[in-house]
Amino acid sequence: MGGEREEEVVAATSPGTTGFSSWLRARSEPDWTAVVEHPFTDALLDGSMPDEYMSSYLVQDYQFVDDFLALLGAAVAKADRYSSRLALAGSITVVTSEENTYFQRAFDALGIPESDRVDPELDPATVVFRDLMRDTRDNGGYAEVLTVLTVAEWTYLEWAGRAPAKPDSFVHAEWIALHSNPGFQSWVAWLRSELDRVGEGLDERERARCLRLFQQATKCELDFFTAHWD
Ligand SMILES: Cc1ncc(CO)c(N)n1
Repeated sequence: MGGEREEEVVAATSPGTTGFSSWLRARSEPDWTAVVEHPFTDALLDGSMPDEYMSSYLVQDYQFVDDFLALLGAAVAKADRYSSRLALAGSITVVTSEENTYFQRAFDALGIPESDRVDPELDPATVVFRDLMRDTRDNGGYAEVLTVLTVAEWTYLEWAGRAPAKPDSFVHAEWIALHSNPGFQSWVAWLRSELDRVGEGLDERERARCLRLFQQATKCELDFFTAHWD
């Protein structure tokens, strides 16, 4: 989810390699690298993605985004300070504006019927991810919500920024651009520094709970791509 985000996100110091977010990521290998180097993302970046695969992915991802938006709302509610709520609310604006219009234009271009936009049959991978987000939203604290948001956004920043991309179709090119533009980069930097900050106040058990969630969400990302590839 990207866009003109710099103004909205409260200035974040660049996260380093020693904070909680890096600690979580290092313990989520080999799945983390399998996500950001997934063959689905290779095909997107090199312009060889078949429409059929992109269509089924985007239909499922639109349902993912619904629960992701609800999770962002939970983050606004659970955040421990006003400046954090402001940063989170800025990202909600991107999801509800340029990302949503991208989906509508892509669905039109791909000829996706109304029923698949509104109420598609969900893949098992979509259901598992949705359940993880709903459980985190309903039962998690701010650190847990941030953990799931960070996995979703940071993995996307990493695959989308991995190689120069110039696919012909706007459906592919804009999906990459939404997840690699400077606004999106600063949003992910903010999420990571926020998770680093909140992580410092957690005890051992809470940190372990976030680690489990980080690993589960990373596996969800992996299975989500694979559902539209293998
Ligand atoms: C499955 C999935 N994960 C992450 C993102 C980026 O927010 C997305 N659009 N879809």
